[in-house]
Amino acid sequence: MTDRLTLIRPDDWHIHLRDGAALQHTVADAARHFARAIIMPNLVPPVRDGQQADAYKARILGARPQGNAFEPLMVLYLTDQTTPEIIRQAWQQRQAIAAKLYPAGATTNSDSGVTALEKIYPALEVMAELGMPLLVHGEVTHAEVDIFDREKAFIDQQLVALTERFPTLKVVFEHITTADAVDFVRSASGRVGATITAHHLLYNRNHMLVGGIRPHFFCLPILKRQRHQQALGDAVLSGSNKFFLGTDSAPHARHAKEAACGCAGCYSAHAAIELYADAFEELGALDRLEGFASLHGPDFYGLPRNTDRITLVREPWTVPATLQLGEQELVPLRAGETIHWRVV
Ligand SMILES: NC(=O)N[C@@H](CC(=O)O)C(=O)O
Ligand SMILES: [Zn+2]
Ligand SMILES: [Zn+2]
Repeated sequence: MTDRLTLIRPDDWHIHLRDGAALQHTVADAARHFARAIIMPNLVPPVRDGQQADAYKARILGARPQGNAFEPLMVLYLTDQTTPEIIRQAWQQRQAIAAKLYPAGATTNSDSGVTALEKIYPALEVMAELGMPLLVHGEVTHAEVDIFDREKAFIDQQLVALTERFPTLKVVFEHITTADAVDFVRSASGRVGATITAHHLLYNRNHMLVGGIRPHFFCLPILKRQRHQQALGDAVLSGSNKFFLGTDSAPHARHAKEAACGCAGCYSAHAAIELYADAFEELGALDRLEGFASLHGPDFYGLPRNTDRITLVREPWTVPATLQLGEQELVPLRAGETIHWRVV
């Protein structure tokens, strides 16, 4: 049994840091072991252009612990009004390295999202030309589509056509949750990759719904049945470089989740790489962790791999029941329970 694991320092290719007082906590957690992170732009109002991305980046850097070299990688939020000029300028000024598609109404803070893909075709044209990746929250929003089927419906109704129409566009299918998404990514071109969260590897919908409803497991895309969880496990076990680490750590205050209408999002930044180590160990895939966490992401984005390393040891510890989120508190993933790995 391996008790010690050394990896090239990992990056998080999908995280929500929020803004304001929350940053002191979310940035410290993200910066603890990750060298870089893709910062999701779904603030209210969202990060829509290079200038707003710059300003947000400065606030994140202002919250970065002394002596830490964590690098936030900024992303534009696509709306029906995003012009090719906005894209080109943010890319050329190095204010953003990707742009995010939220179908309007699909998830937390997506009200300003895209109402029909055709509206952003001119922006996508330019992104394909520049080599700027499109990051996708891949769920349809039609009321008649069952919430458990929304990812598959997005593939069938939108993503297949999108990748055919823009064959040179780099696409990251974010936080995939189904066997259908794994199959799609596997059979797509090398320009299509996907992030997988720790919670979708560790849990399925039974964890959320059997024996009582557990709001801290509620996120979007929603946890699926075990068969799909296993397909995600198979994807990482395969070692394919199309799959890489994106926590989708998405903090919401405790009162906003433990409510009659609770928010979607799981907080995992307090122990992200440790949770992945637990997940990979359960899969018998610890030897695949470094590729997934530290190599495939930078390779996909065309960024240099990190050069320093982190070491994890098998040393069980208990996650606190609550953590601070600015002035509020949140309940992190695995609260009050054991994680088996620790970073030394
Ligand atoms: N994943 C979630 O359930 N929530 C995210 C939004 C997102 O990534 O879809 C959030 O911002 O809270
Ligand atoms: Zn999302
Ligand atoms: Zn997210």
